[in-house]
Amino acid sequence: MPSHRHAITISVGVSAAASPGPLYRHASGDGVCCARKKYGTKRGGTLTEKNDLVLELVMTLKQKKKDDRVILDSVRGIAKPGRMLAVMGPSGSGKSTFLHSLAGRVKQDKKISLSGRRYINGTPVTGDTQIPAAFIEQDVNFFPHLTVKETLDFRVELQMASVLSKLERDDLVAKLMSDLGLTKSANTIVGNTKVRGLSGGERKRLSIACEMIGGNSVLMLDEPTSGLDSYQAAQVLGTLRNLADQGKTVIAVIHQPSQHTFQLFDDLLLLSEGKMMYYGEVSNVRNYMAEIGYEAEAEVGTAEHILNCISSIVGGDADAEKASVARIEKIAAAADAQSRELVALEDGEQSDRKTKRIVGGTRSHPGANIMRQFSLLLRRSLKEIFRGKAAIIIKVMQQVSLGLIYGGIYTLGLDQSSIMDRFGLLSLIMIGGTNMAVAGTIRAFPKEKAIVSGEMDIKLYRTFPYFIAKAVSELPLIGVFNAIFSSIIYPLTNLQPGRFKRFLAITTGHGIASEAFGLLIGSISPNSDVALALMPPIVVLNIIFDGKNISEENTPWILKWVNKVGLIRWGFTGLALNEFEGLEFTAGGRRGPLTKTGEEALSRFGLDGQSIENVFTAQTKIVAGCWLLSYLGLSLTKQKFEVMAAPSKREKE
Ligand SMILES: Nc1ncnc2c1ncn2[C@@H]1O[C@H](COP(=O)(O)OP(=O)(O)OP(=O)(O)O)[C@@H](O)[C@H]1O
Repeated sequence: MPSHRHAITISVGVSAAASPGPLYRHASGDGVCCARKKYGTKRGGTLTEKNDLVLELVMTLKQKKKDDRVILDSVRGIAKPGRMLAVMGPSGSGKSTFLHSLAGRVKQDKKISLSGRRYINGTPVTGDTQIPAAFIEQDVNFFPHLTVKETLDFRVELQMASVLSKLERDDLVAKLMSDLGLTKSANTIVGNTKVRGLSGGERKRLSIACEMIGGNSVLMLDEPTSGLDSYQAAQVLGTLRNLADQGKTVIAVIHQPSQHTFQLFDDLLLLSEGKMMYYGEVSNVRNYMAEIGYEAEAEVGTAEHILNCISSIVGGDADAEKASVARIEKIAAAADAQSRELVALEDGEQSDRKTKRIVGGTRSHPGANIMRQFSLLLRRSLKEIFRGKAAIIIKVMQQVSLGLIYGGIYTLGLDQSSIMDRFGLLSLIMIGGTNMAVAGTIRAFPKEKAIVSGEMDIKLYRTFPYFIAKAVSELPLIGVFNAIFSSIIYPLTNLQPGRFKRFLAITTGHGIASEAFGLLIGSISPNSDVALALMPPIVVLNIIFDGKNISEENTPWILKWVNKVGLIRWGFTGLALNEFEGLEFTAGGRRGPLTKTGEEALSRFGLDGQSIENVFTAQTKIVAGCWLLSYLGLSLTKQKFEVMAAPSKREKE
């Protein structure tokens, strides 16, 4: 595994309030910051100035029409190789924002402005550049039907194919599984809330393994123990401890750790209401708090005590609330004084360093070529689809029951009343097929989109091969489901003999077009709620313009285009042509003008000028249009991150 050791010195957050200066180093010039010298180092690697990663960050949330609200204010610290830094604080104190700002992963938002400085090994990291770190979000989703090994193989193939041989890649996967304690679960599927698979802790460890493939020496984790029981939390943190002992730099946002897990950390950055409350060694925080007047009772654990000290009391007793505000201010002032022991680098030295900018921690392009990306993505998608047995069984049952319902109700003869029945049945087949295909895709795709967006963010692959692989992988099951439905409904309803193959081709084309349509809605929608909300009006429009509910002449001009791209309309036209051409009707069954042939019936619905070829062409165009727009939708809705501006003069004062 390629590895570059990065010591990280973090000096985070300077608000509009006073700040000691842009960069910090160790007063004696020995590469060890004052805080660390004062509190000593027990574990892990050494910090040299060369290896410093210094971060200085100012994040201001600008709320329009309101005063600026400072989310992070004068927060600094140092993260070092071989050590684990805990970022702790009450809920809403800014822990997650801190970690995302540090990593360069604050989501773009017009209402906020982000400014500050980050340095890696003394070199400034600018703009929206992400620090070369493995970043593990709180909730990581995986393709649930892939095993641990398959998940890692997929990532390693994509990321390392150009730099490692097959043997080396296999070794890397084996090492990752061993380092993260996943070897025993290598062939277990990952699972999710619905599909039984890995435990929560194992899933967290898998997400760490995935992010470590590139050999990043820095790990940033947003609440790696959230949702885990104490045993699993201890296992995850134990794994991180091992990684730190191997020389990694670990920074983790952590909530109320037990005494045991708290002691696994070396350093601590405490935050409250966006302000720094303590930065230093975990082993000294208890004494430190006592020194500034907040001694813990013997029976109270350190983590519990410090969180009590820095939590404000809101509501209820006004005196208690006031006292808690004063207490937090006092602790913040002491932390500020403590951090001032860090000495600002000379201006000249800074400008020298600015000449070497870090241009990006993540690769600017994927490791595998586009064909390899496509074949890996296709294989993954097919595995995921065909292993989802429960979903397949449900869909087969849906097709069978729908076929039986139609077959049980319609028995088509050749009298006059059968003309309306035929049109009705064919229209219903199209409406039902559209609804099922679109709804199925809409429900499933946003979840997948969340996974692939993350993968595309780290440039694992490009949108184009993903998209083509996704679309192609859906085709076999569309064909199978449609064949099941068609072979039930066709004989049961007495549709015209000898036309089954074309019926199958038209309904399959319609199924593919409907899936493509669902994919489009899913791609442009931020989540499945929006996608599901968009579906009814769009499907209703399709039904209105299905070719028999409103005539072309009476269609409002603004909606004439819907008529041309109407999914249901083209499917219905195709089925009607296929069914009616060549039929001859008898006189009985209904009063009114006699319709003798299928061609006459088609003409009554304005379908006489159409051909099956037109239908296939229109379906192909709809599919191509939807795929293209979905591709654009996916490309354009990619997550963008806030650019970190340099602190303003006011902020630097
Ligand atoms: N982009 C943003 N827009 C508006 N408010 C924001 C934004 N980012 C962060 N905040 C606010 O900043 C504060 C800190 O949020 P953050 O999620 O960092 O806290 P936290 O300490 O991680 O909380 P928790 O432990 O509950 O997850 C919150 O009040 C949050 O609403």
